[in-house]
Amino acid sequence: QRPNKFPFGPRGLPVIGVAPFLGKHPHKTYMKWSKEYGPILSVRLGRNDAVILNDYDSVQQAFGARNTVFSGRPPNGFLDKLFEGHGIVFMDYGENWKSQRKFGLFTLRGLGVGKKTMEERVFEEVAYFKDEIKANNGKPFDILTSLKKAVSNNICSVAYGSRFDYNDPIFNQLIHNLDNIFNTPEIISTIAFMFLIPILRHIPPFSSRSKRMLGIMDKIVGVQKDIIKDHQNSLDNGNVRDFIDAFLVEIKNKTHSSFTEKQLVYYILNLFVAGTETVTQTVRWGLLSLIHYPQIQKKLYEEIDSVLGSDGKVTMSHRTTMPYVCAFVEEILRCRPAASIGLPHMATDDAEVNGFSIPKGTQVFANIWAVHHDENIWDEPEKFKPERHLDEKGNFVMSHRVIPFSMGPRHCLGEQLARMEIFIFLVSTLQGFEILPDPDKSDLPIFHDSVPGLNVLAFPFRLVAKQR
Ligand code: HEM
Repeated sequence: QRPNKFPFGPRGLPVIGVAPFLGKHPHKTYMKWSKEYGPILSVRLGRNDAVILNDYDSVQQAFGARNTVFSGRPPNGFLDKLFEGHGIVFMDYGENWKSQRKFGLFTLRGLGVGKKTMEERVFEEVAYFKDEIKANNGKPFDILTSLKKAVSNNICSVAYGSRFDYNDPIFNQLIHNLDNIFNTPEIISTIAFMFLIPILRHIPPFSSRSKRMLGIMDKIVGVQKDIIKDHQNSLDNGNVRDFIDAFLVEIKNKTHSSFTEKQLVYYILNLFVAGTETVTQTVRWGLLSLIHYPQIQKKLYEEIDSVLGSDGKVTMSHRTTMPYVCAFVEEILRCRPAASIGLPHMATDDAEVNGFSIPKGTQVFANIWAVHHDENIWDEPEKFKPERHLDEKGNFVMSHRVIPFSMGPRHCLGEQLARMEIFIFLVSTLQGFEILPDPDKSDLPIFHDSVPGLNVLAFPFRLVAKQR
């Protein structure tokens, strides 16, 4: 039963709701519908109603600081099968989630995230990454795999206590499996639909793809289990080496019933997947933008060279002296937010947003894409313009309306790490290389469209990294 003041929106067809009308990019379709029905839009996803928040004010009201009524996660048959009801990302709001989240933040910080220790690790990883780039000798190549390995190693060093060699067979298997999900267009586009309408996983062609995905996930989970077993065999309570050790100590000390071995498996799986794909895709969009906008690349070099020279070591403190780089990063995050509609939230009680009633149990999404492309806020939102984040004196102005990590109690757990990685990776790479288009192609790679689905992924492309 919908209350009187329930938001308006299209209902679609019986059983499947609006599924056939979502198009290649559901976030763009929601944005289009919101112009007709209003920024707080309701749609029928399968047999359930969902509310989509399409402007900053409604997202801020619903998810903003201290408001926990929308911090739930809805039950989702597809995701429950994938993560067996464990991990932090899809855990419902409550005491278990609170203790897992607190542990996660505390442990990441203890392991150096947000501090110099982590900066050092990221910096070291970039050095390996740059060697990989150099090995292409200025020839056109696809940077995706090397970049993914490098980014992934940052989370590996925190979660597993060490980085992998780029030729390590286990590591290559992990990366290959991730690619089989995130870089296989037919899988990534069907995930979007199963994520929104879980019942579809029983219907062809979704059923076979869901099965394939579960098989890949099993392999990734198997690797996590092996790594955990090694840690159990060498655990020393007095010398916590990494995230896994810290978690094993919590299990041993029985601090909270939510600390179990199965929870550990899926927690580190969540960190590994969430921490690898999003940052990789963001940096990749950044490099792709440079191919399209050489004048932006030139400005970036000028600033980086004037602050660091050709071999100075970048740290996060350089952000204050590199306003143009900061504006560039902010514009990548605005223009190509890796998670276009974030993750599903759920009302844990009857609630209101801007006068609309949202009953307990309703799924609620923040359409981050729509917030970042709102014409009422952004001048020519489709255009890539780092300058929009600078004031008239050239100072960087961070906008609270750029929300790639979502907002409120459930916002991204890895935001600090992600920001550090993106900044250090881009600055260090540009210090060493000029990014150019593939000379064998007559057209530039696509920048103004993305692979169908909810993750904003660039289509495959090759680039030339010319040593500076
Ligand atoms: C550019 C990089 C990233 C982007 C754009 C991003 C974006 C997001 C978004 C939109 C959410 C959903 C928040 C919500 O439910 O409202 C999220 C959640 C999450 N992210 Fe990230 N993320 C990034 C990097 C990372 C990294 C590096 C990690 C790993 C340390 C990470 C771990 C997580 C976790 C564990 C959650 C679930 C939090 C919870 O449910 O309490 N993310 N992220």
